[in-house]
Amino acid sequence: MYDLREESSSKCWGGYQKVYSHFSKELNCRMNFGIYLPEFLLNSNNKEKAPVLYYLSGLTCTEQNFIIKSGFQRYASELKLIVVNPDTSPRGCNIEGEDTDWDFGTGAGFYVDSLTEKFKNNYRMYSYVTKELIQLVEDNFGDFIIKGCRAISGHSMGGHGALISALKNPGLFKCAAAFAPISNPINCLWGKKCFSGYLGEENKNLWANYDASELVAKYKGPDLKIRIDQGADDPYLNDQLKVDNFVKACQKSNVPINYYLHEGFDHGYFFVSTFIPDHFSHISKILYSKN
Ligand SMILES: N[C@@H](CCC(=O)N[C@@H](CS)C(=O)NCC(=O)O)C(=O)O
Repeated sequence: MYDLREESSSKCWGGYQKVYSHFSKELNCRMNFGIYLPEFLLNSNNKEKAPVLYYLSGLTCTEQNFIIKSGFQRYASELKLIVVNPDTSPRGCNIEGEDTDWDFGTGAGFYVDSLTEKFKNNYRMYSYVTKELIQLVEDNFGDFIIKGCRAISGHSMGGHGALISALKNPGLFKCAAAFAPISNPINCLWGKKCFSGYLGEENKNLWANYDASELVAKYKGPDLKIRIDQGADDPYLNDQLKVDNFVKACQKSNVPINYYLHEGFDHGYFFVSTFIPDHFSHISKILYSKN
Protein backbone atom coordinates (compact mmCIF):
# COMPACT_ATOMS: atom_id res chain seq x y z
CA MET A 1 0.00 0.00 0.00
CA TYR A 2 2.95 2.32 0.49
CA ASP A 3 4.68 1.34 -2.78
CA LEU A 4 7.95 1.49 -0.86
CA ARG A 5 11.14 1.48 -2.97
CA GLU A 6 14.74 1.47 -1.83
CA GLU A 7 16.44 4.29 -3.76
CA SER A 8 19.93 3.93 -2.27
CA SER A 9 21.86 2.00 0.37
CA SER A 10 25.37 2.98 1.46
CA LYS A 11 27.50 1.51 4.19
CA CYS A 12 28.46 4.33 6.58
CA TRP A 13 30.32 3.73 9.86
CA GLY A 14 28.72 0.69 11.54
CA GLY A 15 25.52 0.64 9.57
CA TYR A 16 23.67 1.42 6.37
CA GLN A 17 22.34 4.78 5.28
CA LYS A 18 19.36 4.09 3.09
CA VAL A 19 16.90 6.31 1.24
CA TYR A 20 13.42 5.05 0.40
CA SER A 21 10.64 6.58 -1.65
CA HIS A 22 6.96 5.81 -1.20
CA PHE A 23 3.52 7.12 -2.03
CA SER A 24 2.05 9.24 0.78
CA LYS A 25 -1.73 9.22 1.17
CA GLU A 26 -1.57 12.23 3.50
CA LEU A 27 0.39 14.35 1.03
CA ASN A 28 -0.89 12.89 -2.23
CA CYS A 29 2.56 12.57 -3.77
CA ARG A 30 5.69 10.43 -3.67
CA MET A 31 8.07 11.23 -0.81
CA ASN A 32 11.61 10.32 0.15
CA PHE A 33 12.89 9.56 3.62
CA GLY A 34 16.25 8.47 4.98
CA ILE A 35 16.65 5.57 7.37
CA TYR A 36 19.90 4.63 9.06
CA LEU A 37 20.08 1.05 10.27
CA PRO A 38 22.92 0.07 12.62
CA GLU A 39 24.56 -3.03 11.16
CA PHE A 40 23.95 -5.37 14.11
CA LEU A 41 20.23 -5.28 13.31
CA LEU A 42 20.89 -6.85 9.91
CA ASN A 43 22.86 -9.89 11.15
CA SER A 44 20.79 -13.00 10.55
CA ASN A 45 21.22 -14.36 14.10
CA ASN A 46 20.59 -10.99 15.81
CA LYS A 47 17.74 -10.85 18.30
CA GLU A 48 18.34 -7.33 19.62
CA LYS A 49 16.15 -4.44 18.53
CA ALA A 50 16.68 -0.66 18.61
CA PRO A 51 14.70 2.52 19.32
CA VAL A 52 13.84 4.98 16.54
CA LEU A 53 14.79 8.64 16.46
CA TYR A 54 12.75 10.72 14.01
CA TYR A 55 14.66 13.79 12.80
CA LEU A 56 12.96 16.71 11.02
CA SER A 57 14.93 19.17 8.90
CA GLY A 58 14.58 22.89 8.38
CA LEU A 59 13.65 25.37 5.66
CA THR A 60 15.01 24.59 2.16
CA CYS A 61 16.09 21.05 3.09
CA THR A 62 15.32 17.69 1.54
CA GLU A 63 16.13 14.47 3.40
CA GLN A 64 19.67 14.78 1.98
CA ASN A 65 20.98 17.79 3.98
CA PHE A 66 20.99 15.99 7.31
CA ILE A 67 22.29 12.76 5.77
CA ILE A 68 25.22 14.45 4.05
CA LYS A 69 26.14 17.31 6.38
CA SER A 70 25.52 16.34 10.00
CA GLY A 71 27.77 13.29 10.36
CA PHE A 72 25.14 11.66 12.59
CA GLN A 73 25.70 8.11 11.28
CA ARG A 74 28.82 7.48 13.38
CA TYR A 75 26.93 8.26 16.60
CA ALA A 76 23.74 6.46 15.59
CA SER A 77 25.77 3.31 15.03
CA GLU A 78 27.69 3.66 18.33
CA LEU A 79 24.54 4.45 20.30
CA LYS A 80 22.42 1.80 18.54
CA LEU A 81 19.78 4.16 17.20
CA ILE A 82 17.68 3.78 14.07
CA VAL A 83 17.31 7.28 12.59
CA VAL A 84 14.46 8.19 10.23
CA ASN A 85 14.50 11.57 8.50
CA PRO A 86 11.76 12.67 6.11
CA ASP A 87 11.68 15.40 3.49
CA THR A 88 10.34 18.81 4.59
CA SER A 89 7.31 19.25 2.30
CA PRO A 90 5.28 17.57 -0.41
CA ARG A 91 7.00 17.64 -3.80
CA GLY A 92 5.80 18.26 -7.33
CA CYS A 93 2.15 18.92 -6.49
CA ASN A 94 1.94 21.75 -9.04
CA ILE A 95 0.26 24.20 -6.70
CA GLU A 96 0.53 27.71 -8.04
CA GLY A 97 3.06 29.75 -6.01
CA GLU A 98 4.55 26.80 -4.07
CA ASP A 99 7.99 27.23 -5.68
CA THR A 100 8.21 31.02 -5.52
CA ASP A 101 9.75 31.54 -2.06
CA TRP A 102 12.37 29.57 -0.14
CA ASP A 103 10.45 30.02 3.15
CA PHE A 104 7.01 28.92 1.94
CA GLY A 105 5.74 25.95 -0.08
CA THR A 106 8.28 23.45 -1.37
CA GLY A 107 10.92 22.80 1.30
CA ALA A 108 8.86 24.65 3.91
CA GLY A 109 5.91 22.45 4.87
CA PHE A 110 6.14 23.71 8.46
CA TYR A 111 4.78 20.43 9.93
CA VAL A 112 1.14 21.59 9.98
CA ASP A 113 -2.02 20.17 8.38
CA SER A 114 -3.17 22.84 5.97
CA LEU A 115 -6.72 24.17 6.11
CA THR A 116 -6.69 26.49 3.10
CA GLU A 117 -8.33 25.42 -0.17
CA LYS A 118 -5.10 25.68 -2.13
CA PHE A 119 -2.91 23.59 0.15
CA LYS A 120 -5.16 21.30 2.17
CA ASN A 121 -4.95 18.28 -0.17
CA ASN A 122 -1.15 18.11 0.00
CA TYR A 123 0.39 20.18 2.79
CA ARG A 124 -0.30 17.82 5.70
CA MET A 125 3.19 17.36 7.10
CA TYR A 126 1.92 17.11 10.69
CA SER A 127 -0.19 14.03 10.02
CA TYR A 128 2.44 12.68 7.65
CA VAL A 129 5.12 12.70 10.34
CA THR A 130 3.09 11.78 13.42
CA LYS A 131 0.88 9.14 11.80
CA GLU A 132 1.70 7.91 8.30
CA LEU A 133 5.49 7.83 8.49
CA ILE A 134 5.58 6.19 11.93
CA GLN A 135 3.08 3.56 10.74
CA LEU A 136 5.04 2.95 7.54
CA VAL A 137 8.31 2.53 9.46
CA GLU A 138 6.73 0.18 11.99
CA ASP A 139 4.97 -1.87 9.30
CA ASN A 140 8.11 -2.27 7.19
CA PHE A 141 10.98 -2.27 9.69
CA GLY A 142 9.10 -3.62 12.73
CA ASP A 143 11.51 -6.58 13.15
CA PHE A 144 14.29 -4.12 14.04
CA ILE A 145 12.32 -1.81 16.36
CA ILE A 146 11.73 -1.79 20.10
CA LYS A 147 7.96 -1.23 20.16
CA GLY A 148 6.85 2.22 21.28
CA CYS A 149 10.42 3.39 21.90
CA ARG A 150 10.68 6.63 19.91
CA ALA A 151 12.21 10.07 20.18
CA ILE A 152 11.93 13.10 17.94
CA SER A 153 14.35 15.91 17.17
CA GLY A 154 14.95 18.42 14.42
CA HIS A 155 16.60 21.62 13.30
CA SER A 156 15.00 25.08 13.03
CA MET A 157 11.62 24.56 11.28
CA GLY A 158 12.23 20.87 12.05
CA GLY A 159 12.88 21.70 15.71
CA HIS A 160 9.47 23.35 15.76
CA GLY A 161 8.02 20.22 14.12
CA ALA A 162 9.68 17.99 16.72
CA LEU A 163 8.47 20.00 19.71
CA ILE A 164 4.87 20.32 18.54
CA SER A 165 4.68 16.65 17.48
CA ALA A 166 5.73 15.59 20.98
CA LEU A 167 3.64 18.16 22.85
CA LYS A 168 0.48 17.35 20.87
CA ASN A 169 0.84 13.59 21.32
CA PRO A 170 1.66 12.79 24.96
CA GLY A 171 3.30 9.37 25.20
CA LEU A 172 4.14 9.02 21.49
CA PHE A 173 7.78 10.01 22.05
CA LYS A 174 9.92 9.35 25.14
CA CYS A 175 12.06 12.38 24.42
CA ALA A 176 11.77 15.60 22.40
CA ALA A 177 14.85 17.55 21.37
CA ALA A 178 15.81 20.28 18.94
CA PHE A 179 18.62 22.30 17.43
CA ALA A 180 17.76 26.00 17.15
CA PRO A 181 13.97 25.45 16.95
CA ILE A 182 11.46 28.01 15.70
CA SER A 183 9.90 28.12 19.14
CA ASN A 184 7.05 30.62 18.95
CA PRO A 185 5.99 30.69 15.27
CA ILE A 186 2.83 32.75 15.82
CA ASN A 187 5.17 35.60 16.82
CA CYS A 188 7.80 35.47 14.05
CA LEU A 189 7.78 36.26 10.33
CA TRP A 190 8.60 32.73 9.11
CA GLY A 191 5.75 31.32 11.20
CA LYS A 192 3.24 34.03 10.34
CA LYS A 193 3.91 33.65 6.62
CA CYS A 194 3.47 29.86 6.66
CA PHE A 195 0.54 29.79 9.07
CA SER A 196 -1.29 32.41 7.08
CA GLY A 197 -0.71 30.48 3.82
CA TYR A 198 -1.42 26.98 5.17
CA LEU A 199 -3.90 27.60 7.99
CA GLY A 200 -5.42 30.89 6.80
CA GLU A 201 -5.91 34.33 8.35
CA GLU A 202 -9.54 33.35 8.92
CA ASN A 203 -8.37 30.53 11.23
CA LYS A 204 -5.99 32.64 13.30
CA ASN A 205 -7.56 31.33 16.49
CA LEU A 206 -6.23 27.86 15.56
CA TRP A 207 -2.60 28.88 14.96
CA ALA A 208 -1.67 28.38 18.63
CA ASN A 209 -2.38 24.64 18.16
CA TYR A 210 0.90 24.48 16.23
CA ASP A 211 3.00 26.73 18.46
CA ALA A 212 5.37 25.04 20.93
CA SER A 213 5.39 27.95 23.41
CA GLU A 214 1.59 27.93 23.51
CA LEU A 215 1.30 24.13 23.62
CA VAL A 216 3.77 23.63 26.44
CA ALA A 217 1.69 25.87 28.69
CA LYS A 218 -1.15 23.36 28.37
CA TYR A 219 0.92 20.17 28.31
CA LYS A 220 -0.31 17.37 30.52
CA GLY A 221 1.38 14.05 29.98
CA PRO A 222 4.45 11.98 30.71
CA ASP A 223 7.71 13.83 31.28
CA LEU A 224 9.12 14.71 27.82
CA LYS A 225 12.74 15.31 28.87
CA ILE A 226 13.12 18.18 26.40
CA ARG A 227 16.63 19.17 25.26
CA ILE A 228 17.50 22.19 23.15
CA ASP A 229 20.91 23.05 21.68
CA GLN A 230 21.21 26.62 20.43
CA GLY A 231 24.04 28.67 18.93
CA ALA A 232 24.50 31.99 20.78
CA ASP A 233 25.59 33.69 17.51
CA ASP A 234 22.64 32.38 15.50
CA PRO A 235 21.43 35.38 13.47
CA TYR A 236 17.85 34.10 13.60
CA LEU A 237 17.70 33.64 17.38
CA ASN A 238 15.99 36.87 18.43
CA ASP A 239 13.73 37.59 15.46
CA GLN A 240 12.68 34.16 14.22
CA LEU A 241 13.49 31.38 16.69
CA LYS A 242 12.56 33.08 19.98
CA VAL A 243 13.81 30.12 21.99
CA ASP A 244 13.68 32.22 25.19
CA ASN A 245 9.90 32.37 24.92
CA PHE A 246 9.74 28.58 24.90
CA VAL A 247 12.20 28.18 27.78
CA LYS A 248 10.18 30.67 29.86
CA ALA A 249 6.92 28.88 28.99
CA CYS A 250 8.47 25.55 30.09
CA GLN A 251 9.62 27.06 33.38
CA LYS A 252 6.24 28.65 33.97
CA SER A 253 4.44 25.35 33.48
CA ASN A 254 7.07 23.26 35.30
CA VAL A 255 8.04 21.23 32.24
CA PRO A 256 11.69 20.18 32.66
CA ILE A 257 14.02 21.41 29.92
CA ASN A 258 17.74 21.11 29.32
CA TYR A 259 18.75 24.23 27.39
CA TYR A 260 22.32 24.57 26.14
CA LEU A 261 23.38 27.90 24.67
CA HIS A 262 26.68 27.43 22.83
CA GLU A 263 28.96 30.47 22.58
CA GLY A 264 30.11 31.43 19.08
CA PHE A 265 27.98 29.00 17.04
CA ASP A 266 25.57 30.11 14.28
CA HIS A 267 22.51 28.45 12.70
CA GLY A 268 24.11 26.15 10.16
CA TYR A 269 25.24 22.56 9.86
CA PHE A 270 28.70 23.24 11.36
CA PHE A 271 26.80 23.99 14.58
CA VAL A 272 24.52 20.94 14.23
CA SER A 273 27.37 18.55 13.44
CA THR A 274 29.41 19.82 16.42
CA PHE A 275 26.68 18.95 18.91
CA ILE A 276 25.26 15.79 17.32
CA PRO A 277 27.37 13.56 19.64
CA ASP A 278 26.02 15.16 22.87
CA HIS A 279 22.50 15.56 21.49
CA PHE A 280 22.28 11.93 20.31
CA SER A 281 23.88 10.56 23.47
CA HIS A 282 21.30 12.42 25.60
CA ILE A 283 18.46 10.99 23.49
CA SER A 284 19.90 7.48 23.49
CA LYS A 285 20.26 7.43 27.29
CA ILE A 286 16.58 8.30 27.63
CA LEU A 287 15.48 5.77 25.01
CA TYR A 288 17.51 2.97 26.59
CA SER A 289 16.55 3.86 30.17
CA LYS A 290 14.03 1.56 31.84
CA ASN A 291 11.53 4.26 32.88
N1 LIG B 1 17.80 30.83 2.82
C1 LIG B 1 18.81 30.49 3.72
C2 LIG B 1 18.30 30.15 5.10
C3 LIG B 1 17.68 28.81 5.24
C4 LIG B 1 18.33 28.01 6.32
O1 LIG B 1 19.18 28.47 7.09
N2 LIG B 1 17.95 26.75 6.34
C5 LIG B 1 18.50 25.86 7.34
C6 LIG B 1 17.35 25.35 8.16
S1 LIG B 1 16.35 26.72 8.71
C7 LIG B 1 19.16 24.68 6.61
O2 LIG B 1 19.25 23.61 7.17
N3 LIG B 1 19.60 24.91 5.36
C8 LIG B 1 20.17 23.88 4.55
C9 LIG B 1 21.62 23.61 4.74
O3 LIG B 1 22.32 24.35 5.44
O4 LIG B 1 22.07 22.59 4.17
C10 LIG B 1 19.64 29.38 3.11
O5 LIG B 1 19.12 28.53 2.38
O6 LIG B 1 20.85 29.40 3.36
